[in-house]
Amino acid sequence: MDSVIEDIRVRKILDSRGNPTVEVDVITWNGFGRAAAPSGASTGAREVVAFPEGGVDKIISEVEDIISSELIGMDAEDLNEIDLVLKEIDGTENLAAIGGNTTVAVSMAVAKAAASSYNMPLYRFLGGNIPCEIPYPLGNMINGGAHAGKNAPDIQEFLVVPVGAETITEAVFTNVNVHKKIRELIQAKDKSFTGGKGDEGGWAPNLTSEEAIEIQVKACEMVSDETGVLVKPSLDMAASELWDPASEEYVYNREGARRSTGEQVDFVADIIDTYGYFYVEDPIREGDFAGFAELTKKSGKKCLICGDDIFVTNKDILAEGIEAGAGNAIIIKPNQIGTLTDTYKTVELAKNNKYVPVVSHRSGETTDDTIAHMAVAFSSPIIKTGAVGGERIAKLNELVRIAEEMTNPKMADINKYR
Ligand SMILES: C=C(OP(=O)(O)O)C(=O)O
Ligand SMILES: [Mg+2]
Repeated sequence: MDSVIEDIRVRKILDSRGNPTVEVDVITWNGFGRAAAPSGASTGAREVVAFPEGGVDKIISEVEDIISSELIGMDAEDLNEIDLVLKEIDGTENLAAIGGNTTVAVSMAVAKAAASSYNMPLYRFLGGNIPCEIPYPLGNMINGGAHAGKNAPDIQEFLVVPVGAETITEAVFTNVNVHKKIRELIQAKDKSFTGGKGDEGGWAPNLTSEEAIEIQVKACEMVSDETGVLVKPSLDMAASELWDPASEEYVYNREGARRSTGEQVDFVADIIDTYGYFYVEDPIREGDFAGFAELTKKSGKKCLICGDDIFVTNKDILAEGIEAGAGNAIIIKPNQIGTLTDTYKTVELAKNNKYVPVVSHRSGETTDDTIAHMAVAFSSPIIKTGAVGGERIAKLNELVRIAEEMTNPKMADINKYR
């Protein structure tokens, strides 16, 4: 009774790139939930469709009525049932009619409304009383590729993980120390650097990828020495964006390099060995399970090899990857698959097969903090959600609050991955 849905509101709001997205309010007899959908710039080809052609404006006038007429009167606690109804309303395989961003915002708002109906935080409602582990923040330091301007590095994201941090507060402040140090190091190398940033709050410098790697690694070492908290470098190569299907090569325009798949595998394996990388995401293009598996065989014992565009949070595609031995970690982005319950199914499959689930933001975000709760509820040992910027700190600060609320919070056991 407490969680019966009484009303639903859908509105158009801004995301962090200034693009429109949807926000949904769900009102139950005794609760309220609000959630908004993010959006990607370097999207995987097999993600569900974010919005039908025409974008948010195409659906905004009708979708509230359509969804309300089906969901009002249902119990918000029945997350599975609600998500099935949302998929039925859409009626397509890839959520192309009302958009996966619409379904995911409703799905998350319903879960939040159900939690609120029973005066519970979302992470407890979804995860029960057992989860007490806080994920490590994988923070963006330097942005390139599709997330930054023309002269920025070809590699999309230079990230760090404060593996030695003992609390979430220590972890998030260690990441911003590295972020500040990197600015100093960029400025020392390029006097004309204006402090410009990319979509996820990392610096967007006029540097090649190799120069950015050197600065990133140096900053990790300096901050580790200064603070005593060990920080490890990581990357998201977003390799599908580098892949040229015509020549079948990875093209690094900024540095004028081209690499075959074999050369790309060796290049990445070498970076991992030389600099002790903790995590590398999408080192190989989507669709190439064999290339991904080759790198995993070479480097998977010393580094997390994580699939984003290749798996798109889809359990059937992840199952193909598991079969092929492609990767040992998976990015979890709820709007790639369109509902909370389908997101959970992918997390379960990953965990059952020893793939590390990494709950993640998108490059276009809002101040919605749902993924912070999901990461805790799903016992995801790592959360990828930037380091600075209002839409990024919304999640990080929520993790600080969640840890404060727990009687016995512990950081996730990340050392088993290094
Ligand atoms: C967060 C990412 O970018 P986007 O949201 O643009 O896919 C990513 O590639 O991991
Ligand atoms: Mg990625």
